[in-house]
Amino acid sequence: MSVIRTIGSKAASALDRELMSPEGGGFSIDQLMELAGLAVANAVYKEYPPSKYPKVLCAVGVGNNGGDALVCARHLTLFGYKVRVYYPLRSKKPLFTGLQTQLARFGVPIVETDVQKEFQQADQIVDGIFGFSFVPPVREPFLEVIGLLNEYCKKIPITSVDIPSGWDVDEGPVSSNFEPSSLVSLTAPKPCSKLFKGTHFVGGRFVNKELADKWDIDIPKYEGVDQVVKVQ
Ligand SMILES: NC(=O)C1=CN([C@@H]2O[C@H](COP(=O)(O)OP(=O)(O)OC[C@H]3O[C@@H](n4cnc5c(N)ncnc54)[C@H](OP(=O)(O)O)[C@@H]3O)[C@@H](O)[C@H]2O)[C@H](O)CC1
Ligand SMILES: [K+]
Repeated sequence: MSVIRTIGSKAASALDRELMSPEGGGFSIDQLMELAGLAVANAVYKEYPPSKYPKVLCAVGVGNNGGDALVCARHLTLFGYKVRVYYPLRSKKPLFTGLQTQLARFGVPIVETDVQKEFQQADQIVDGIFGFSFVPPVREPFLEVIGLLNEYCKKIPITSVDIPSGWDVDEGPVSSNFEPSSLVSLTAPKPCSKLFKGTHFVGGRFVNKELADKWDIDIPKYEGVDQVVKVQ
């Protein structure tokens, strides 16, 4: 178990809002998402390099956790992976349509169907289905992909963005047997990560010491240009 402090689901979204307020962190959501997605791509490259696991499926949900995975998909493509995106419920918000256009320009296929076939063909998966706003139980159209994550975590590496999808943010895997091989907690680990046994990274270099002290979280020791720190 990692020794780094955790932040609960309500506090995590309040901190997120503070990071984006003009008198708080001063960031825009686009910036935070770009850094978050880059951090996840960094972790994937460190753990599951393209020489060994070239074909990546990014599973993308409807919220910002999915947005992080869309950004990650673009960076992984630039890092030399062959990336495909499963995105069953596409957001029409400009931030998200922009991310989809960027992927199209880099030749990354985005599909909405045949998720079973997509899983079969992948060497590894990035799980960006649900983040810290997930409230159980899982609803359509995500039941199939959550079932597949559950099945494939025993077969191939899966890196979860912020939260293993389907886990209760504070309680953990209450109604799920999904155990990804890697987790990239953004800003700070959420309480469910205490029950996570795999490789644990923290990423998202957006908090200064003042904010970290205010929210009772740790800033891990990032090395040089690294976007993630392995804490377990
Ligand atoms: N500072 C940071 O750490 C940053 C984190 N980022 C990422 O943002 C997510 C949180 O994003 P948010 O949009 O708040 O929420 P989610 O991505 O978790 O998903 C919300 C959508 O999921 C739907 N939902 C919720 N529960 C269910 C369910 N049981 N079944 C189906 N669908 C569900 C929900 O739908 P509603 O109808 O309930 O509204 C939402 O549509 C965080 O985890 C990080 O990954 C930022 O990108 C950057 C800063
Ligand atoms: K996730």
